[in-house]
Amino acid sequence: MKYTVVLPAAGSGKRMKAERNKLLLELSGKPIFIYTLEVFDKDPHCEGMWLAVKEEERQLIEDYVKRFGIRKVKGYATGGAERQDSVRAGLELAGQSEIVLVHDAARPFISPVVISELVERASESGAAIAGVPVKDTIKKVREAVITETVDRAALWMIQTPQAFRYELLLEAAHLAQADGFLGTDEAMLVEHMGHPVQIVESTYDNVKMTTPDDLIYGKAILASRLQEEQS
Ligand SMILES: Nc1ccn([C@@H]2O[C@H](COP(=O)(O)OP(=O)(O)OP(=O)(O)O)[C@@H](O)[C@H]2O)c(=O)n1
Ligand SMILES: C[C@](O)(CO)[C@H](O)COP(=O)(O)O
Repeated sequence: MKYTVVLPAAGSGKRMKAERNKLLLELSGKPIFIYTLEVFDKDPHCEGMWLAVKEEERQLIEDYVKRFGIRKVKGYATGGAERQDSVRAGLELAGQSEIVLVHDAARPFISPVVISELVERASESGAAIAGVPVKDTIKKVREAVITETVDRAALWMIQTPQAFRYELLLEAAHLAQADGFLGTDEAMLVEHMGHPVQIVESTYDNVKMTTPDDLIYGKAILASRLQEEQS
């Protein structure tokens, strides 16, 4: 089934502590966000991508998109103060499609198999998001003292892509804006409407490039994938 993608790329990358937008940092000579766009650009089911970017970075990002031959970027929205604002701006620019995915431009290692499963599940249920089961023991802490060990059997680490029927997500985004409701992912906005959201098991290497150590992990993933391709 065909789908479109909105990619928030207008963050400040504070936790990366880099001199520039972390998405522009290079792994093996290619900016992080280009790896992300390439996955969707190669997918025949992807009908188009819309990026939410900082106005002052738009030309630079457009130049990279052209230089690396990305064909399916259809437009650029101006990002907002919060990730949620950037996603809403991208959604409104992208316009109607049956299924829309929201994917962090900072997650370059998304699997095409997971994308396909998300699109299928969202077309059936309206909402499906990527995640992986928690592997560590999770505890609640107050003032450096453990207050509770949480039963991890029901805990998942949530990622993107997050896939939705377009009208559902747009309605959720507008309701959240009207209610002053702030969510850290799109699923929270749909949950806020009381609509069920399904989980699709993703891969642990679908990591969000957030802190400097993630760059090290990212380089290791790239090296591993290159070795697989050559073997
Ligand atoms: N106002 C914002 C904040 C984030 N993002 C995007 O949302 C994705 C996930 O956000 P995150 O990893 O938190 O990026 P930053 O907000 O840039 O990181 P930090 O919190 O460390 O500043 C990134 O691709 C980022 O560019 C965005 O488009 N608009
Ligand atoms: C959407 C997300 O990637 C799901 O894990 C995450 O919530 C983004 O959080 P961030 O602080 O905006 O990176």
